[in-house]
Formats: sequence, structure tokens, C-alpha cells
Amino acid sequence: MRIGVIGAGAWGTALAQVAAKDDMPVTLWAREPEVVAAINEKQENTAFLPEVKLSPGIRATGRLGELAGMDALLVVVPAQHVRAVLAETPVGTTPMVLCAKGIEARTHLLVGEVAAEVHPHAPLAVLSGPTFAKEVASGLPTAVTLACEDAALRSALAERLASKTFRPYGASDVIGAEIGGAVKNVLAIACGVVDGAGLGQNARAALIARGFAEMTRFGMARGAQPETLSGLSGLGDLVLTCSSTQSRNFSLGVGLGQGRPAGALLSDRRTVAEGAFTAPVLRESAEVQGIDMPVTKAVCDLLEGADVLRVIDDLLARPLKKERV
Ligand SMILES: NC(=O)c1ccc[n+]([C@@H]2O[C@H](COP(=O)([O-])OP(=O)(O)OC[C@H]3O[C@@H](n4cnc5c(N)ncnc54)[C@H](O)[C@@H]3O)[C@@H](O)[C@H]2O)c1
Ligand SMILES: O=P(O)(O)OC[C@H](O)CO
Repeated sequence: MRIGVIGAGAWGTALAQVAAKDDMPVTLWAREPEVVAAINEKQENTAFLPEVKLSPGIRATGRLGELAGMDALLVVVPAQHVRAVLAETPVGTTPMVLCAKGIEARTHLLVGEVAAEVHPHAPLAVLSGPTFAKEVASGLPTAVTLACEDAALRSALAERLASKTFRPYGASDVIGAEIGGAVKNVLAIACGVVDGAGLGQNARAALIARGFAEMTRFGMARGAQPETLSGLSGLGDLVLTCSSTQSRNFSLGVGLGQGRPAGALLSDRRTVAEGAFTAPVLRESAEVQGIDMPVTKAVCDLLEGADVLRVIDDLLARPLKKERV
């Protein structure tokens, strides 16, 4: 199975490394000419995944046209750019594996729904889970959800990507796998705020549990299966991203919790913190459907410049309620 990877940020590069096991050939599209040059000349993505020696099987290109004729395409550009990049990519009926985590602004569509609009004849799968790119690219053990309605395609993709240290678990619930990855980024920002504001470990654990309830409410309303949400792509990734400054979303939250303005924190970075883009869309989407998402709303308030202590006070001052999803 010839694999093409669309997007050479940290995660696209790490997935190219996974697909290039045993030095199998992989074509990796990068937007930046300097990234193409660094990968082809130094076997390193110095901009987005420094200090990882890449497999000689990986060849970078700046031309999307070179992805024509692949057997599967991994789509790893940030969620807000998926539509534009896919519109320029020769896909046809080639299966696409969606690996970005987010919801498109304006349309409220998940990445898979965007991909289906742009290339309606391509079969779709979703790869998601607790996966810091650097650990994956360095060969540390990792497990992911690989969701696809077509069982034969799911097995073929899992076999192609699996290795001693990369273990895909199959699922058919594509929507559930996507929602877990998108929502956990927003909740990771909230957990970073708890850390940055010095609110303690009890508060962080409470936020993970109540955040998971929020993810479950939203996911069930969109047709996700509860077991997907409590699996690797939901709870698994939530726990990872809510616990480590390796997470860009968590780090953004730490800055917000320290009272630093969102604009400055976001303009300082070349890498993507998807939760900052997903949060307002998630809030809108939840409001339209009448789903209570107080943590998501609090993250939106902070991103819009609200005072951190006031936002925390407001969250804690809500009426007491039953513990349920
Ligand atoms: N980094 C991780 O550990 C990790 C793990 C799992 C999933 N993801 C997800 O993968 C997706 C990609 O994240 P990443 O970490 O690889 O990116 P990154 O933060 O390392 O790099 C930013 C990427 O955005 C691209 N970009 C910037 N502007 C663009 C534009 N206008 N059009 C197209 N592309 C543009 C850059 O070329 C670069 O590839 C995100 O949805 C992220 O949530 C990341
Ligand atoms: O660095 P983050 O917050 O984008 O998280 C990266 C991955 O999604 C972790 O699974």
C-alpha cells in the first residue's frame, strides 16, 4: 500500500515515519519549501519535529500533484486548512485517513465531513488517540483508534501502519473518534488554566472528569458511541493532553491561567493549538443543540479576554447539581 501524507507539521512527519517502517517509501507533502529541503537533504524536519532522524524512505515534496496514484492518503493539515488543501489534492477514490483534530469554523463540520464534501467518492477513516508526535516518531509505544466503517479497508490500513511500537485498535464509529480528538483539545486548554492559575491537582482531576461528561454529552448528541468516547481517541487522549506541558493546548491554557492575553500567546507560536479554534465553534454548536458545556464556554471567555479569576469564580458559583452525564 503506497502511502502519501498531506501536511508536514509535527504529526504529519511522525506519521510519515510510522508509515516508512522498514524504509518503505512514503511521499510527504509540506507547505514550506524549507521543510521540503530539510527533510530531503538532512532527513530531519527542523522546523516542526527537530532532533528526530527520519527514515530514508520518506521523500518530501511541495507539489500536491505528486500524491496522485497513492493507495491511501493521511490528511494531517490543521483542521481549518483541510478544505483548502484537499481542494488542490488529486484524491478521486483514494481512501483518506483523517488525522487532524478539530471542527471547521463557520460550517461546524468535523474534518471527515469536510473531506466528504470535497471528495465525495473517497472512502474515509479516522486515526486518533493519545499521540505526542515526538514520542511516536522516536519509536516509543503508542496505541490509537483507527475508525472506518469498511472493515476490509480498516484491517488493511491497520496492518500497513502497525509496528512493534504503534498499535492501532479498530473501530467503526468515525464520528465518535473525531469528536473525542476535537473536544479534548478545548478541555486541555482548561486544564492548563488550572495549572497556570495554581488551582491544584484536585481541581485538575475534577475538570478532567467533568470535561469528559461534557465530551460525552456533545458526542452522544452527534451520534457517537459511548465506548468510543471512553476509548483511546476520547478519554485516553483527554488524560494525556490534560496532564503535560508537551501539549500545545495545555501550554496555551497555562499562559491564560497566568493572566497572559490570548492574542499574544497565539501570535507567539508557529505550531497549532487546535483547541483555540475549536472552542468557539463547539460553544456555538452546543448552544444550537441545547447542550450544556460550561467548561467549553469558560475557555471561550478566556480566549476572548475575560479575567481568569472571574471565569473560575463563575464556574464554581453555578447551582449544585447531580453528578451525571
Ligand atoms: N503534534 C502532535 O503531537 C499531534 C498529534 C496528534 C494530532 N495532531 C493534530 O494534527 C494536526 C496537525 O498538527 P501538527 O502538530 O502536525 O502541526 P504543527 O503545529 O506541528 O505545524 C503547523 C502545521 O500547520 C501547517 N499550516 C500552517 N498554515 C497553513 C495553511 N494556511 N494551510 C495549510 N497548512 C498550514 C504548517 O505547514 C504545519 O504543517 C492538528 O489537527 C493536530 O491537532 C497533532
Ligand atoms: O499538543 P497538542 O495539545 O496539540 O496535543 C497533541 C496530540 O493531540 C496529543 O494526542
